[in-house]
Amino acid sequence: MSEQAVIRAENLSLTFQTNDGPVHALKDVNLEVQKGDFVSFIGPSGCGKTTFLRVMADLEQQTGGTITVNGVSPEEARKSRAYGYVFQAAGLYPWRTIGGNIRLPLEIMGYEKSDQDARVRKVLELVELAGFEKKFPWQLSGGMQQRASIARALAFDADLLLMDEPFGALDEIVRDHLNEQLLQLWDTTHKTICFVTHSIPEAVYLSTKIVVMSPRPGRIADVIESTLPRERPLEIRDTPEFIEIAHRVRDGLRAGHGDDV
Ligand SMILES: Nc1ncnc2c1ncn2[C@@H]1O[C@H](COP(=O)(O)OP(=O)(O)OP(=O)(O)O)[C@@H](O)[C@H]1O
Repeated sequence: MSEQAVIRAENLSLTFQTNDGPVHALKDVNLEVQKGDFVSFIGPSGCGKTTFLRVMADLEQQTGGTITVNGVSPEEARKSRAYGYVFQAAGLYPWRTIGGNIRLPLEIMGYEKSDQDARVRKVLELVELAGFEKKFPWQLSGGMQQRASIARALAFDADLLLMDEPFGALDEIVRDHLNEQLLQLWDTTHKTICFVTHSIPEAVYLSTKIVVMSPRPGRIADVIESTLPRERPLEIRDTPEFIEIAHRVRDGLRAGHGDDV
């Protein structure tokens, strides 16, 4: 295993103790994510995708095995602001403007006011929301709100972005557009991205590496290294190479889940 891994999980397990008995959310998961990777996690509902991301973010603690983020524990990584986290719902505070929402973590972290202003401006440009700083969340479309929440996660310049199904609730056209924008952003900022999705095309379009997970207990069924070029117009989805990778993901999902995918 290489020294520079951003995420390194070894025999990672997490069992939740519930009133109905133990739930094995993750079992013996081994994975390395390298700097600059765009890794998608795909698998049926309940296979542990969110749990895995939450362990990386120090929002859950594993019950077995080890995990490091930038070579240190998730707790140390969180304290050194190693990652930005984007949730399923945009989660913007309705009483704060878009700028105010992006500014909030910077205020909590004690950034200087002038630094806050510069960072808010920069990330709004990155997600193509320049000029929307003074609007309130309800004045923006769902896609724009999700972009604002990505801007918030980018504001303190973490090298790692953890994204939990950020575009799941959006219609397909908006989602296509945001996928394109996210790829451009990844390309220009050289971030490492861990991205949870239910969509095979989304996983194949975005990723350098696709992690196929299977449930009960949550395990990794397959890890697919993408052979697609870094430059990816949306039309790439019609190419034989893309379709072949999508087939392999589907096969991995089937193998891990019997017939009910
Ligand atoms: N806090 C918790 N307490 C008990 N069980 C939990 C808890 N969080 C998750 N689980 C269980 O762990 C398993 C994995 O859940 P997780 O949310 O990680 O799955 P997922 O793959 O992200 O699902 P989805 O695609 O539906 O979001 C599920 O069986 C879930 O019910």
